[in-house]
Amino acid sequence: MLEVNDAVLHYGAAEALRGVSLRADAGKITCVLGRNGVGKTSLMRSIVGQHRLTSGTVAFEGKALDRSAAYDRARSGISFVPQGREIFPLLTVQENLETGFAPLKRGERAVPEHVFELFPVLKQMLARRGGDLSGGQQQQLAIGRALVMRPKLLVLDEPTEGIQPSIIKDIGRAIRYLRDTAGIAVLLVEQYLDFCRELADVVYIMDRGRIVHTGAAGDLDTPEIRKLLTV
Ligand SMILES: Nc1ncnc2c1ncn2[C@@H]1O[C@H](COP(=O)(O)OP(=O)(O)OP(=O)(O)O)[C@@H](O)[C@H]1O
Repeated sequence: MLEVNDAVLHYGAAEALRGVSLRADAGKITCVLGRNGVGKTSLMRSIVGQHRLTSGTVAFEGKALDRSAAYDRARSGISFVPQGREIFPLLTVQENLETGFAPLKRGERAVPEHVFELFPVLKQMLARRGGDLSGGQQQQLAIGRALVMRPKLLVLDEPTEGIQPSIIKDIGRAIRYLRDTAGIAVLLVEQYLDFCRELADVVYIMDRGRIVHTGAAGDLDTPEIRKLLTV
């Protein structure tokens, strides 16, 4: 479904991605792990169209995306839940969800019922301002908003960061549901190894702008891998 091939990205003279290749398939959870600053966010932002690669390709459902803007990528079915959530603090929960309507045709502009089934708290808080929600509730709102776009590929950048354990469980359950019932391709960036191990079908580990390990989630418990993930 998503194929990244030999992606190189520069910020001025600094090379953030040094030839990264990965794929994410429908009905699978693909996890990218790595320490701070190894290039995970740069990779995700390149996939969703917020950064332009220096070289290399991103293809989605067999079509090259390299020339398409973030808006067009959203229309083709790629939704992004950014690190730090980026919800609108002064808009209500309902209005935040409706910002997800932008890439949809008029007839499709409704919040899918599974958003409220996965995150019932959003239904209870529809009239509250986004900024009044707890961090965990804001994360659920950010995922809900991404689902409003009816994605085929959902890209999540560190959804567990700063979130309490009970909400991490709800988010994990939601991600599994999206894989198993909705058949979505989920691409997940994490630093939290256990969350990734419980969920992922395929794991990539990054270090200094490169993929240094690819494998199944069950293979992560080796000293070499622990070393790659500890500061
Ligand atoms: N806009 C930018 N301009 C210049 N350098 C940047 C920019 N964004 C990131 N970098 C640098 O690129 C490298 C990769 O950063 P990136 O945010 O992709 O890593 P990360 O693995 O997602 O880290 P984190 O877990 O902290 O988000 C880092 O050295 C970072 O300082």
